[in-house]
Amino acid sequence: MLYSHATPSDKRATLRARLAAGELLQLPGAFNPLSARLIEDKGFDGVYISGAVISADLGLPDIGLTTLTEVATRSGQIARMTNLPALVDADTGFGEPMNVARTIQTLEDAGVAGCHIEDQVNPKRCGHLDGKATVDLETATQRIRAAVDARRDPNFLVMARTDVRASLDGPAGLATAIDRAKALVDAGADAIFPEAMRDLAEFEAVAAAVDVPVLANMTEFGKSELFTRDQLAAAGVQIVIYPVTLLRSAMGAAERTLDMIRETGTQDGVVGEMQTRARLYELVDYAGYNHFDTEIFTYRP
Ligand SMILES: C[C@](O)(C(=O)O)[C@H](CC(=O)O)C(=O)O
Repeated sequence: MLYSHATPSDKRATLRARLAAGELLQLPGAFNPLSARLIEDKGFDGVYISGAVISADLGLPDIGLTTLTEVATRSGQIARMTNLPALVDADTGFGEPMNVARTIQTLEDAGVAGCHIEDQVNPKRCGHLDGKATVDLETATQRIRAAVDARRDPNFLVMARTDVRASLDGPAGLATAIDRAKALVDAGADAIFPEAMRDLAEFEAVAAAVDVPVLANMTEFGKSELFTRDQLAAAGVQIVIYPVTLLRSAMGAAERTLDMIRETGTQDGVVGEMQTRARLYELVDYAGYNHFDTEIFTYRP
């Protein structure tokens, strides 16, 4: 039964309780509401809503061109179609600390369970690219304080992301990231997202330095190696996101299908790899509607 019954506050409370119990939670990125249904059906712990994916979906680079309204609308569409908690990428918070406050309340209203705010300057860039700049520590902590003060549901998870690691090579980069992480926790952050960690030891060092959950970004083709759930759990990580993984997989499959139609004149050779009509209908579950019912549909709760 996929039809969504959990309320936003239920989802936030569940997320909080599972993190407090020390569990490791895996959140694949949902590129649309339907993929969130699939993530839930496969038994994952939550869904991630990626800024890179929302931007790419609109054909835009991930440099903060999307507006709060666009991000909140898409997040709401995804969050309401699943019983799982959804965590959304709020980039730099869409402006000054005052804007961050409004961002938090708008995302709460969209029904998500939490979000992360990062310390990059505007325009921001993908965390795994070189040449990023970050704001000073005072500005970074102000963003988090504004976020924490603005939330109305105390269970809404405010995560602080720091991007300092990618801009500083060597041990100095890690040390600066750890100092920032501690200051962001002091400012009220409920979790830390240390972006672009190079290896497991770096995740371990951050997790040991703070007493809140640490998030690992397992994005492909980036600066971090792809570690397993068990490796990350052993390093003390509690939230693992796979932000662009499903979009990349789906687009990879779409390219192969388009090539096949161009080359052979039909998609027949790839039908075996496609999601079937019956499986699609299973995921598109709403109010007990049965697509294969031959009777005219009347509402049957
Ligand atoms: C996590 C991230 O911010 C996202 O938008 O999903 C990106 C992911 C990516 O571009 O691979 C990031 O900056 O890491």
